[in-house]
Amino acid sequence: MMGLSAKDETLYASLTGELPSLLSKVLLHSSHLPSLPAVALQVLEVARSPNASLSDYASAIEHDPGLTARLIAVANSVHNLRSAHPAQTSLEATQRLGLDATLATVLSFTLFPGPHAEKAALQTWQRAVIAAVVASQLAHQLCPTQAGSTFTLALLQDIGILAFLSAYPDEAELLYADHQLPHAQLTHAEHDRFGSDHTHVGAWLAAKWGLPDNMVHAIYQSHDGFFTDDMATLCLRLSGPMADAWLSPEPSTALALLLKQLAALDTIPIQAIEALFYQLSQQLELLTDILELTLPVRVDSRTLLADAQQLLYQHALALTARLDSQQQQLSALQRHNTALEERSRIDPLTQLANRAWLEEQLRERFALCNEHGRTMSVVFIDLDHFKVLNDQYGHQTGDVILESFGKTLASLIRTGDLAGRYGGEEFLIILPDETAQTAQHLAERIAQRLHEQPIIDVGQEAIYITASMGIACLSDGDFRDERELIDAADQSMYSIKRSGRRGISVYGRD
Ligand SMILES: Nc1nc2c(ncn2[C@@H]2O[C@H](COP(=O)(O)OP(=O)(O)OP(=O)(O)O)[C@@H](O)[C@H]2O)c(=O)[nH]1
Repeated sequence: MMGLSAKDETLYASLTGELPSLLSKVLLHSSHLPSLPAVALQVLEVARSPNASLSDYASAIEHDPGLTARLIAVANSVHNLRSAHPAQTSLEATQRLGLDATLATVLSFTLFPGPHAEKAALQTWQRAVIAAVVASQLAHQLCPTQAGSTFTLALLQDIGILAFLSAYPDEAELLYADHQLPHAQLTHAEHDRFGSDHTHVGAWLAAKWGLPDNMVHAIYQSHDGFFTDDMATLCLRLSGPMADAWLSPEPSTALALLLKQLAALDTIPIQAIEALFYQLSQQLELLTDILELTLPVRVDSRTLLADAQQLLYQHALALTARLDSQQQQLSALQRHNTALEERSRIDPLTQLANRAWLEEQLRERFALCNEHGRTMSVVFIDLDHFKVLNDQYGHQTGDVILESFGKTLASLIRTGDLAGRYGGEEFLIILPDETAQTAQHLAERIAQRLHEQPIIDVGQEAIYITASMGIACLSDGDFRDERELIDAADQSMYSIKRSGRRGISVYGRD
């Protein structure tokens, strides 16, 4: 919402300035704009005087005998149910009602349409009356001293609709008669059609009449969200949606939705809502009687609240079930992801680490060693004469040999070491924190195993293989990156190849 006050302008002028120029022209030239009769203006004048007393109100009202009679009826019927002595004069009525409610009742009789008004105006008034009762009932529990003023404000919060109805009778009647449109969305539709909404126009109208600034502000902000610490403001902002729920074709569903929003806020105790609902229908019947309105739906408030709570409960159950199944789906997805991730690190033939994973691990390990002054060694293994094996026994048997060699390596390394297939018939083992000597011991164990045990049997024939192995230890050279360390091990391995294969060479030593 826009800010209301402008330093050098009156509130009315600044609100007029904020209206789109076409709309303000139409509003200002509308001859049917809701206006207040002399007696209501007089009452307003009294309300604005800082020293106004109840008897000032009473004497202003007494100028209109019809109004006086209705005010007394309201005071006796609505706000003093338990009183043994009914009000008989306008002073007694104003005493019973309080200043704000008196003002509201006067305004309601003078401002809002009678029973023969157009449909949209009647609906607006009906909603306003329900909202006013909701607001004051809630306020009685949450902020009792402001019950009267919230009643008044809730009653006036939609006066902007009356202004639109008078400025654009046909278009507005059509818009407001659209039952599909929830009240909360009216403001958007109004912006689309008229360039402003009924909270702004309502505040403007209230300022035009000369209502106190705080009331003008409250009308302007009456449709803002429920996030407020001020209880009176919350009562007002809640009153409209409560009235909508009450008037909705499916009141319990609408109320359940509202209760859910309130539960999330945690500012209004649910007991306050319960108490409100137990009194609401009784209060409403009396007030609608006085104001010659008919309640559109006869709602049993106890059943309504119970239904709404049941719906909420069912909703919570359904939500829990949905959450459970989502959790299950999430776990399955996580398992699937982990499997995929693992698969992306593993060489499918040998079940050892693949080249990408070897290189990533080596990079990380290299950085770690540099940072913390630690060491590591790598063993580069190239199987000898693999082409001959392929040629002799076939490519498939070559695969089985590679697979078997993978198992051999996996069985010989220790936890924390990482063995992988670097390419074709080349393998690499990373040995964190190990010296070249320890790496050499491992290479020797591999060579010994290959010497002692056939790598596979083809029929009756036991096939043995040999390997050329090169070792490089980080501490034995001035390696700038992990690539140089692998190259060093590779070079050592090649020195073995050149000298006839089957053997171990350590970088920097041999
Ligand atoms: N069966 C099989 N063979 C492979 C695979 N990857 C690479 N090879 C074969 O491994 C052989 C490697 O040949 P070379 O690089 O000449 O090496 P070599 O025959 O082992 O000879 P030296 O390394 O010099 O001892 C080639 O014939 C490749 O086709 C594989 O996944 N499966």
